[in-house]
Amino acid sequence: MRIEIEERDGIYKVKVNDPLPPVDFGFKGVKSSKSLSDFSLNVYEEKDYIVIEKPLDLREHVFGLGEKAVELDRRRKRYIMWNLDHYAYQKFQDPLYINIPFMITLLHGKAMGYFINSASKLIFDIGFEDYDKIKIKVPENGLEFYILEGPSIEEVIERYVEVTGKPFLPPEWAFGYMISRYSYYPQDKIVELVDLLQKEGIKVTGVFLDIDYMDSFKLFTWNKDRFYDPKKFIDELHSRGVKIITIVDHGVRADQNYKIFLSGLGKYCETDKGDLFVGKLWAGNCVYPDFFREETREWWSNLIAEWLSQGIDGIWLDMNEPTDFSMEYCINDVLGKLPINLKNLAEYKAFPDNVVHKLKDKVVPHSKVRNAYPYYEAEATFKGFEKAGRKDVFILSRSGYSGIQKYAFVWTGDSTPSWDQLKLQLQLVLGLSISGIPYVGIDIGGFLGRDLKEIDNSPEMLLKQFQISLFFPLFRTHKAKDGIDTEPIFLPSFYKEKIKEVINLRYKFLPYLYMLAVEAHEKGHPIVRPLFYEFQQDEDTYSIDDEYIAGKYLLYAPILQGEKRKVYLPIKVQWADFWNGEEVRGWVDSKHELPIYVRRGSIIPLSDGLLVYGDGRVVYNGVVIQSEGGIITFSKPLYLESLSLYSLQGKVLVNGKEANYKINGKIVMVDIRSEVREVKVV
Ligand SMILES: OC[C@H]1O[C@H](O[C@H]2[C@H](O)[C@@H](O)[C@@H](O[C@H]3[C@H](O)[C@@H](O)[C@@H](O)O[C@@H]3CO)O[C@@H]2CO)[C@H](O)[C@@H](O)[C@@H]1O
Repeated sequence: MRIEIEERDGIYKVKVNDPLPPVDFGFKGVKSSKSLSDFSLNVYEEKDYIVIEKPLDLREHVFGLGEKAVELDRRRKRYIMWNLDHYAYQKFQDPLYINIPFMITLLHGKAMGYFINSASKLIFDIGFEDYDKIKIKVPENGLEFYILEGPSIEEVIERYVEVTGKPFLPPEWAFGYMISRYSYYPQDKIVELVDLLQKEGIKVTGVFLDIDYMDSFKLFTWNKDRFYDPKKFIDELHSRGVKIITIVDHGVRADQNYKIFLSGLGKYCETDKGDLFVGKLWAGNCVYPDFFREETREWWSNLIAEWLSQGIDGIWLDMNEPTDFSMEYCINDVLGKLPINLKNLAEYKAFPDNVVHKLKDKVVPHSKVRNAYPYYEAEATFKGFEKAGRKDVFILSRSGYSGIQKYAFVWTGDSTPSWDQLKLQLQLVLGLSISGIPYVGIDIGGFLGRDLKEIDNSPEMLLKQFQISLFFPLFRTHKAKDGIDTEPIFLPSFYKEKIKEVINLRYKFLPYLYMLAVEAHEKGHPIVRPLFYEFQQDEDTYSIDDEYIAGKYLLYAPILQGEKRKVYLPIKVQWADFWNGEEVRGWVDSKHELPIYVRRGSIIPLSDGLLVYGDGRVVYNGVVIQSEGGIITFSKPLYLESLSLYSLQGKVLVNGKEANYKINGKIVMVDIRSEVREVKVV
């Protein structure tokens, strides 16, 4: 076995034998004098695997790996990295849609990262088979992996995105309240629905169109009965300030009369015999673009650009694990004749073993690169936006691989609205965030309709789902055909008002969320963070995964059941209750149904000025902050790390002296780190 190590700024790239990485991230370093033993790593070959082994200390914690339906601390389990369409997944089921081969270890407050650039069916065994070992089994002969120094979790993530790419910067509207359903139609009813919501004072920034907008599920077509005049429809929504996002799956209907199918011939996935692989998806017999090939991505990006040119604003990439229904259909044929009901056939929705791809002119089996399919699909889609001359890019992807953060938002797939899953949804979102994907969300409402017994489609459950999502980067309702309507106007007035309150609060914080998106884009930092991300010296935070911090400054502890809860506020810093300004820290009882706490030393941009408990007047740590005509005054000097202002232009003077600040869109970020008496914008 041959091992070479290159390094650059705390990043070590290890090459084992002759790897063909699924994605060439282009990282270059200089030859390193370090050896694997310097990192306590042992790499060896075992049957069909290369194994990376490292000791697991009793006090060591492990985070990351993407979408895993367990606690955030990944210890004592074994994980399979294999993107699957796991409809109606439950806690502990593995794998799900997004597997990210990047883990962060934390021992005695010091973090290290490991990124294995392999899109095959890896196994991460975290102290399960061997109590005191982490074993990563890679079913390949050659391998590229990275060791990422900390010592903070934040620095590990910064190094991870240094390798795999910084997140893109989405438009502001992507953080608003967006609505979706499988499926909204016809076009006039959608406009009517938006009007009903907006008449009630509920602002919607986007509408998603699910597969029924298409003609016989053929990509890039309209069903003319349902959308008799797409241009009129697009114009009507745009005139209401609402964007349109259409679903685009990867299955192209195999049909001699369908020009897009014909235009893609030679660019689709093939079998190892060189035949076109024809599978099954919504449109019946389908072929799938081989996104690993550059010419396929080029072709796809042109299709996307042309589709966008009608005025479409966003693309929703679904089924891109990639999923194919042919094996499931065969199995269902057999099982349908038996008196048993096997609910989960996720495994059989993958491509069959004989599918191959062309990667850098080499023919590679699907199984060796599967997980990177959504990455390349998203890359090509992103390029379509660029070709269409779009500055605002919005892509939502169900699946992903390392690097997906450069192109897309992701969400947690077909979830179940059940009491068990509320916490799970939080864990999934935080798990993805800490795996380098800042733009994450859930189907608010839970996707599933009425076909499972654990489902609770009550307004109370819907409200809880809205509440947990308050600061999630993606804030979108979505529902299966047979579920309740999730738009609050259809609820009893008590719930309608409660949900309106959450939506309005979301808009109030939107400038702050956008500021965090800028931070994500510039540095790779997650938007919503587990507590231990910010307080990694505080071991009490390691197992808390029902609270989160949005950015550095807002701690949120959604109430998952009932009306009250205990909240942990890391004791190293001072917190103020957002609702009453009361100073709190440590374990406290929640006092409001949306328990939000603000960290000392912060002022947060809100839609109506800066962080406000009242209008233009902030009471913070007993200091009254007034904001009027571009002058912010403090009744007593107050220590501030930074100050974020919204929609202001001009020079910023802090205590009379020009301050360091950055303007990004509407946000002015002022670096302060001192006691402040007055801030003036001149
Ligand atoms: O575009 C429509 C929705 O597509 C996604 O959800 C679908 C999921 O990906 C499929 O696997 C499928 O699930 C069926 C399952 O395979 C089968 O064994 C049986 O249990 O019936 C299931 C339901 O038909 O259907 C899902 C849609 O119902 C996507 O995740 C959704 O967001 C889209 O709305």
